[in-house]
Amino acid sequence: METFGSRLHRAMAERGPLCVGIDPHPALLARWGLSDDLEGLTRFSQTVADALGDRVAVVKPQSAFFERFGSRGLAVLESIIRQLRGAGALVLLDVKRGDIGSTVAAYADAYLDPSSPVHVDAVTASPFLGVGSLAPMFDAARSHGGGVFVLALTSNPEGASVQRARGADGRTVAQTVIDEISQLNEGAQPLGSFGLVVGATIGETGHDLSKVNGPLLAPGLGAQGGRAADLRTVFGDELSAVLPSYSREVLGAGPDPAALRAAADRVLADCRAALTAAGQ
Ligand SMILES: O=c1ccn([C@@H]2O[C@H](COP(=O)(O)O)[C@@H](O)[C@H]2O)c(=O)[nH]1
Repeated sequence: METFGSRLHRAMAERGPLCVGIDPHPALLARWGLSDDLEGLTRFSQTVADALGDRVAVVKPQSAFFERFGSRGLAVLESIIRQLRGAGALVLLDVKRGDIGSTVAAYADAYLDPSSPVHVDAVTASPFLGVGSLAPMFDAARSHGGGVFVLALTSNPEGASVQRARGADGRTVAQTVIDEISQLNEGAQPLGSFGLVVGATIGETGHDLSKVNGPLLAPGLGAQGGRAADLRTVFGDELSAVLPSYSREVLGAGPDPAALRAAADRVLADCRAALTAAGQ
């Protein structure tokens, strides 16, 4: 079975290094002339999936905006996931799950087992209970060709006080996460299936990302103030597996599908220029 890392590597080569989020904020629904209800959620998500599912490498639905509408919102999410995967996009569900291992096993069943209605290509996970507690997700990802992106250095300003705290061995919490994920990816070709989330807003990381050998998801671009050019500052020489991620910056161009596509093309060109200018 082809690994997630391999599938992602190919998708980024064929479609370009870009992830677009589906974040149906109430303010965006209003801006699109849609109601803040199930119908608005459905039309918004379908419009984005129709416009971008066949051209963007990775689409990242933000689960929270679907969960707002309860079980009917989750049904919309399931249908959008099917549509996006059918159009050839890899679906990264942003759910940031984490718990004790026995519960993480249930999350792994939910998101990474192909028999689940909410099965996706990859999920985001929180390491706050220890990277080791996520082992059932890593095992499921290996068994089913899925991926897991673990939070390391997040794009929000509040993250630093926890992520940059130092443990007894002098390493920061984030570096410990980075090192443990790097071990999981050791020897993987062409790219490991275990990724890290490193915000595009954080400036020089001061962390060693050189051994990760897995994808580096970079949210925080656009609406949170990060610019494509910042990717070079944040990631230094480790640009080859950076996956820039935009939500509101692209979504704000809708609801016209052509305008959504143009916005995605524009940010992809900006990111390519930033990544290429550094010799990639
Ligand atoms: O460090 C992180 C981790 C995840 N996110 C998520 O990405 C999008 C960002 O949306 P924008 O509209 O592009 O700001 C959103 O779903 C966040 O929950 C993040 O921003 N930072």
